[in-house]
Amino acid sequence: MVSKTIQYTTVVFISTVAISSLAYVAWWDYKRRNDPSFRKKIRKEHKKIHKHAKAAEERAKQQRTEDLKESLEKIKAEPVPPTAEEREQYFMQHVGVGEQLSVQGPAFHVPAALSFYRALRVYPSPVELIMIYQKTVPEPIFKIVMDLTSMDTKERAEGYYHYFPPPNMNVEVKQILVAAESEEQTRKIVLIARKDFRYGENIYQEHPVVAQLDMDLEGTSKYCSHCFRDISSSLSTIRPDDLLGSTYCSNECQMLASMQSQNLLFGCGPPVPNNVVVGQKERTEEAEIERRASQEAFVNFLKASNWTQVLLVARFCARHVSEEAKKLAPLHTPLLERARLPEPAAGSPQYSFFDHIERLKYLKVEPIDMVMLEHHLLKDVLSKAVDGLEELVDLEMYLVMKGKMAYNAIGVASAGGRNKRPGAKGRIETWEWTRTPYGTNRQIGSALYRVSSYLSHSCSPSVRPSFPTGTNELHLVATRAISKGEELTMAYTNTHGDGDDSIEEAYRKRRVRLARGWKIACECESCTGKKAEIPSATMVPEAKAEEPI
Ligand SMILES: C[S@@+](CC[C@H](N)C(=O)[O-])C[C@H]1O[C@@H](n2cnc3c(N)ncnc32)[C@H](O)[C@@H]1O
Repeated sequence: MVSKTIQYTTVVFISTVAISSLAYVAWWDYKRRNDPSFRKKIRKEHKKIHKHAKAAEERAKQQRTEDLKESLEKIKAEPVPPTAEEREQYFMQHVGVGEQLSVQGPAFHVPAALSFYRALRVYPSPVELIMIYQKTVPEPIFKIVMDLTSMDTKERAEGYYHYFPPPNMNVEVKQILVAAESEEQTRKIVLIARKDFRYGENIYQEHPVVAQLDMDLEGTSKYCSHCFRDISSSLSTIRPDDLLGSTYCSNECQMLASMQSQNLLFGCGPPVPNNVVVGQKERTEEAEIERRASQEAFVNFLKASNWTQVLLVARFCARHVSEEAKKLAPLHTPLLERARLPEPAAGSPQYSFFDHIERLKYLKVEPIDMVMLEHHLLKDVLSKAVDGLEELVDLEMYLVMKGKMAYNAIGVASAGGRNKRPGAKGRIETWEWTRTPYGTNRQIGSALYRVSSYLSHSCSPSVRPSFPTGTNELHLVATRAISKGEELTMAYTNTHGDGDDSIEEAYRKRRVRLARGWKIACECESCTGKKAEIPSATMVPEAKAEEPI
C-alpha cells in the first residue's frame, strides 16, 4: 500500500513537472513567435552567452601565451652547455624527455614541447631540426614548439634596437616613418645622439666587420691588409701560401686576418678549426688542388677588375663561418678581444653575425655578366673549402649582400688617405662608391661598420668618420656642437667639389654622386637653400691630412 502511494506520488510529481515544463515550452514558443521585444531579448541573451564564451576562450588563450612566455624566459635564462660534447649530451637528454612526455596525454603536451624546445636551442642547425620535428613529433606538441620559436623570433626582431647599439656608444637607432612621393609611408632609420657633444668630441669608436684595401694597394706592402696601418717604412709580414699576396704590419694582424677570412678564401690551411667537423671536406691532395685552382681564378678576377665589393661579401661570408665555428669550439684569446665588434647590451637575446647586417638597407644590384661571373667564382671558392658553404650566397642573396656593401661601406682614409687613387675603369654603372666626406678618390680601402652603417647623409653634417689611430678603427667625431636627441649625419661624398670648383659646380657634382651612389636627392639645408657654404671641418680627415684636395 505504502509503495503504491509512493509510486502514485512519483507519477503525479513527474506529470506535474512535465505538464509545467510543457506549459513553459508552449509559453516560450508563443512569445518567441509573437513578441518582437521578447525575440530581441533572446538574441541579446544569446549574444551575451557567446561573448562570454569567446572572452573565456580568449582569456584561456592569453593565459596560455603568458605561461608559454614565462617558460620561454626561464629556458632562455638557463645556461647553454659550453662545449660541443656537453651540448650534444644536453640535446639527447631533452629529446629523450620530450619523447617520454609526449606519449602521456594532452596534460603533458606543454612540458614535452618545452623539452623539445630546449633541445632545439642547442642544435647547430635549427631549421633542419624543425623539419625533423615536423615529421616525428605529435602535431599539438609540434605546434607549441613552433609557438615558442615564433615568440622568440618576434622578441628578437622587435627588441633589437632596444639592445643595440650598446649604451656606451652614446647613440641610439630610431625608425621614423616618412611620407614618400607616392604618399606611401617609408621607414627611415636614423642614428640619434644619447647626450650632448661638444665640437670635436669623440662620440664612439668601432672596428670594422669586414675591411678591404683597394685592390691596387693589396700586396704592395704599403699598408697592412688587415688594419690598413701605413707600413711603407717598416717590416711587413707575408704568408707564402697566401694567393692574394696580402701583407701585414704584425703577426697579430696576420693571425686575425687568417682566422677571420684570409685562410678560408686565399690560404691552404684547414678552412675551419679541425675540431669543428660539421661539413668539413676530407682534405685529400686532389681536393686541395681544386681548392687552390678556385682561389687562383678568384684572385685573377679581382686583380683584373680592381673591384672590392665582391671581396667585402666574400670576407663577410668567411667571417660568418669563423664566428659560427667559434661558437662550436670557443676560443678566447686577447687577440680576438682586440678585434671586438659592437655587441648588443647585456640581457639581450642572442643575435647571430648575420642578424646585424640583415637590417641594413641595400642598393639594387643588377645581375650583369661581370656580377654573375664574380658570383660564380666566389661560390666556387666557398664550396671547395667547405661542403655546402656556397649556400650562403645563392644568386639572390649575393645580390642583396653586394647591395648592402655598396650602400653602407665607408671609405677609409686613415693617415690622411691618398691623393692619387687611380680612376675607376669601365662603365660608370659599375664604379664602386663608398661613403666618405673625403671623396672616394682619397681612400685607401673600404669597410663595413655595424653602427656607422645607420648614418644618414647631409651636406652640412654633424659628424665625420675619423681614423686617428692610423688604422681602419673608425672614430665618430662631432663637427659641431650636438644636442641630445639630435639626428647624427655625415657627408657621404666630398661636398666641396674638386680643386677650384665653384659653389654651383660643387653642388652639381655632389648631387650627381649622391644620385649615382645612393639614389638620394638630398634635401638638406645646404641643398634646398643652395647654401653651399659648408663648414671646412667636414673636409679635414685628420690634422695630418690638411693638404689641398
Ligand atoms: C647607408 S643607408 C643609411 C641608413 C639610412 N638612414 C636608413 O634609413 O636605413 C643610406 C640610405 O639612407 C637614406 N638616406 C640617407 N641620407 C639621406 C638623405 N639626406 N636624404 C634622403 N635619403 C637619405 C637613403 O635611402 C640612402 O640610400
